[in-house]
Amino acid sequence: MVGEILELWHSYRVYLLALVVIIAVLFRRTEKNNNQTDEKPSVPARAPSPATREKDVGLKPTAAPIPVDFTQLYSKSGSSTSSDEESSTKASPKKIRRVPKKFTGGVTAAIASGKAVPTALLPSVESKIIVFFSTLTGSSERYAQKVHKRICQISQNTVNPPELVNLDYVEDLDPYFVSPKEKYAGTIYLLIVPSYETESPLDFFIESLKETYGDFRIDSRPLNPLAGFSVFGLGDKEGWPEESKFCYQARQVDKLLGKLGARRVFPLGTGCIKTDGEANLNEWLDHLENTLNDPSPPEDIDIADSDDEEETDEIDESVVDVEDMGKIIKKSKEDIAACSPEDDPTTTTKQMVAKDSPTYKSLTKQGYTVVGSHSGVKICRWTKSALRGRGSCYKYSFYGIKSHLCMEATPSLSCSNKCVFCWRHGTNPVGTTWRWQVDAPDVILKGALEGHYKKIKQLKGVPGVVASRFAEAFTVRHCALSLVGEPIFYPHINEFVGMLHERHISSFLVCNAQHPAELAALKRVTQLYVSIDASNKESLKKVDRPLHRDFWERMEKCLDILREKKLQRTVFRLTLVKDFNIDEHEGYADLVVRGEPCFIEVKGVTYCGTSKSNPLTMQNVPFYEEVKAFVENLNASLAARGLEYDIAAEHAHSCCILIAQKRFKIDGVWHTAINYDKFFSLLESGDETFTPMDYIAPTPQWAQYGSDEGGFNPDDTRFSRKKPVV
Ligand SMILES: Cc1cc2nc3c(=O)[nH]c(=O)nc-3n(C[C@H](O)[C@H](O)[C@H](O)COP(=O)(O)O)c2cc1C
Ligand code: SF4
Repeated sequence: MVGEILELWHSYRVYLLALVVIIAVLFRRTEKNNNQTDEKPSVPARAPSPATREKDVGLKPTAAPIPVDFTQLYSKSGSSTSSDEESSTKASPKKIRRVPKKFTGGVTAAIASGKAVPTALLPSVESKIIVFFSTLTGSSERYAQKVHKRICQISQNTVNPPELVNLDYVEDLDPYFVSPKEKYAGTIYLLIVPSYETESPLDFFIESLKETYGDFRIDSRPLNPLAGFSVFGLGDKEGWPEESKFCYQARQVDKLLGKLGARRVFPLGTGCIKTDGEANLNEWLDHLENTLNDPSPPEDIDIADSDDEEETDEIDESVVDVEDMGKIIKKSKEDIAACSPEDDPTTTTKQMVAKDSPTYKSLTKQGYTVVGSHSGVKICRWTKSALRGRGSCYKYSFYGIKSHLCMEATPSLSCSNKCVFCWRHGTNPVGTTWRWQVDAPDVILKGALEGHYKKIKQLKGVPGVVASRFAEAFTVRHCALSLVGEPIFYPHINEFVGMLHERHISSFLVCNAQHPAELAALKRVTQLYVSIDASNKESLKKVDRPLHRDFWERMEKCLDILREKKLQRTVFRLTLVKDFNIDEHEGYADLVVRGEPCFIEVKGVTYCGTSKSNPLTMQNVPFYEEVKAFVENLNASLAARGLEYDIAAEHAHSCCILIAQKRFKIDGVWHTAINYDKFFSLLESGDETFTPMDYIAPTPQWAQYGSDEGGFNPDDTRFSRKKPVV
């Protein structure tokens, strides 16, 4: 019996054991399924643990962050569908992060896997190719031409042949480097760039790339739609032998393009202009050609972990908690700054125009005296003319400024525009913020006066110079802060103007309506100008080629600020350019409503040569009759808006006409001129409430609009370059 029971127990034990095993297996399966269902929408297969994430982006653990949908605020990268978006919003919040990766091979993992990059984006001889270059002294341009020629030979894209583009003259970098998706998806960018330890046009390009990388309104990988890029740097190994200095800017460009999501078609090439430049370029081109001929991903890709945050991985999601946003922005700024130490040996701030820079040479060749590292002074042609008794400029006719007592200067040779009519011919530094060393205002004033007087001295031998005027010219009475560049860009402009006034030198300051904060902070000047080069957004972009993305809003703000500056003598300066802005009298009248300037100076553009940066020709220069027609139309448009303005004075000789508020016409006589002694005595009285009406003087009869003299002082002798026809 016992034996039977034991036998039964043994067989049941087997069944029981089998049952337990089956239950255990089923239970584990159910549990696994449950886990997968919970986590699938929010945790990608390769997502790191929360701790790793926090370490990666430098975040501290946060308690149950609140999901915030930024999809309405920031453009999304990638191609997630709306259902993806919905599920990610509902699921646990995800963080935007940049994951460190280092690519030492020729192509990225994305291309290698063949998954992330659509075939259309694979770089090949069929891709559209753009060869960009930047140059100061021309060698990078020569190299770029060579690259372009070779690319033209190998390109099989007959619809879009390879292009050669000078980065320094690109009016708007955004379509190429912020939103290439629109026009340049599938394009390969090849960049040939020099390196300068001093300021060069490339600095602005690099600043723009950094700005894009740090701008959280812009997709974190805006260059992803490109087929790829490659950079070749030119430098000088003899002059800059240290590894950190040789071709350092090419390295910066290479790295920034990678950070912005562009894929490297071929690694960075470098060459020394004095030794191996040509050979290295040829070798780089050979390899590049091979790569383009064989767009299939190579086998031996070496992707190493590193702290080089060059690429982001696929985790680039739209939901991030607000608290982390600030940290992420801070991190991004650190990333940008991190571009410097190893890549930028110029740890000290650069000079805007260093003495040994090609820009300095170019400016001095054009007749500028560069003062300190960012200011300039130049004798204007009217100063020479007045010294010879041949007439002063329109400022004498309108405001009583004697040209031989006037110094034209600027404390900032840099500007935030690239106007089509600019005299600087693209040689000057540009920028949206001040990023250079700053010279003291007293040093600038002393240097400017010295430079001015030195040039005056050189005129003593010029035939016809009037002795009395020559002697007077050594006491400057007026300073036109309008030479080139943007004077209010200089951080100590108020102190500088104060120093002019201490010496009883009047200040006429012209700004380009792009720096509202600086304009608001500007203290009293004798006459404050705002250049309004067009009356609507599209036209302003065409004429001024502004660097600020919000250039129009900036201009509008400046007009509002000007309207509030009731104690200042304010002027709109309009430069008329045929085929650009000469038909815009209605639009300009609207801007006058907004800015309420005391005066409107209208001037035909001065032709200063056609060049790569200045596309204007003589055809764009209006005749005096055309300027008159514009002014009369504008005057009628102002009257139609109920504004109290009228045409006051003219200087036909320089194609310039003045419209003034009617309050400056007292007892039938225009009072557009300035009583300078009165201005200084009011300034020194400490009365801060005096108005433009308190220092006016009558406009001479010969300067009034419609006078026989057309604004030319009858005491001077009219001189024409044209020889009389015999
Ligand atoms: C003022 C000055 C500064 C320079 N700084 C550097 C430098 O920091 N690193 C470098 O590799 N080459 C430097 N160079 C060499 C230039 O990069 C080289 O001459 C290049 O070919 C110039 O190109 P570009 O003619 O297209 O302007 C400098 C040259 C000059 C005149
Ligand atoms: S605002 Fe003046 S200095 Fe600046 S680009 Fe225009 S014309 Fe030249």
